[in-house]
Amino acid sequence: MSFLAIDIGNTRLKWAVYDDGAQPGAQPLQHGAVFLENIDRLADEDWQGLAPPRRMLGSNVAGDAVRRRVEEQMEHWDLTARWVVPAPETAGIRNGYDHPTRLGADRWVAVIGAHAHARQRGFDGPVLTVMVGTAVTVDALSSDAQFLGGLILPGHGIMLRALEGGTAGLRVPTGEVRDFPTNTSDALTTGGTFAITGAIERMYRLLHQREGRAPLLLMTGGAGWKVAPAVDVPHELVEGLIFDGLLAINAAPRI
Ligand SMILES: Nc1ncnc2c1ncn2[C@@H]1O[C@H](COP(=O)(O)OP(=O)(O)O)[C@@H](O)[C@H]1O
Ligand SMILES: CC(C)(COP(=O)(O)O)[C@@H](O)C(=O)NCCC(=O)O
Ligand SMILES: [K+]
Repeated sequence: MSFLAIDIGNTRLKWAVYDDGAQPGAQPLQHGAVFLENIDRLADEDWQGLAPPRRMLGSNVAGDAVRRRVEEQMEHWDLTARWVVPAPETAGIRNGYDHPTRLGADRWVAVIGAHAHARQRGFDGPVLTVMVGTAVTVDALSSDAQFLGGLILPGHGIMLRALEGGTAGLRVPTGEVRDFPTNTSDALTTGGTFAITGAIERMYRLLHQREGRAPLLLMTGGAGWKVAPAVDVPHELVEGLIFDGLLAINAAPRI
């Protein structure tokens, strides 16, 4: 008996299978990732031979058409598709968004996963959740489990494509992160990285000031490992924060 967790972002679908009843932080039995252009082959490829999961829960920010295509891939299992819709309160966390349902499901789930991590290690202060995927999000949770709000900014790829498309002289190879870049490649790479890390550090400072306590900063997402080394405040890279949030919601009394 197993639980299938699915995280559909704007670039890739990530999936993981757990033992029924697994808690946040558990190791998946199996996991994988596919680019969205390949999701119609999940049943025939990645999920071929997978023991039929008993339950599933997903987060999707790629739209209804993508969700339906993924549901088609699960049709051969006797499974009710369940997708997270951000609510005013989930798993003991209150959602401070003006319109709670308009918050990205991935952001809500990641904040819930980050809260579970904090509690598991006995930390009861504020938590800053950073996801570096197609876009970058930086989301603040207060010490008393209120989601205060957060930022959305372009990911590195989108920033570079915008600059390439809007200028004549910025089509250059990827560079390095440098303190004082002296060529176009390094200037672009450092600019993108500092835009992201600068936003993270500013939110960290704001949350610290508001709560009077240093936040726990957890980073996740496909490109988190690229950005983390340049972040100047204490932080941790947690690979499956969304999966941990899905496990927490699945284990909570009701969604
Ligand atoms: N091995 C990799 N495969 C795919 N994307 C990667 C990889 N390593 C880093 N990335 C970066 O991570 C981003 C995708 O991360 P992901 O968390 O899957 O995004 P999303 O949740 O928005 O689909 C891409 O924009 C890419 O720049
Ligand atoms: C901000 C996002 C595009 C991030 O998507 P991702 O980078 O994970 O593909 C997604 O969370 C989203 O569509 N959010 C809805 C708008 C909001 O959160 O306010
Ligand atoms: K994501």
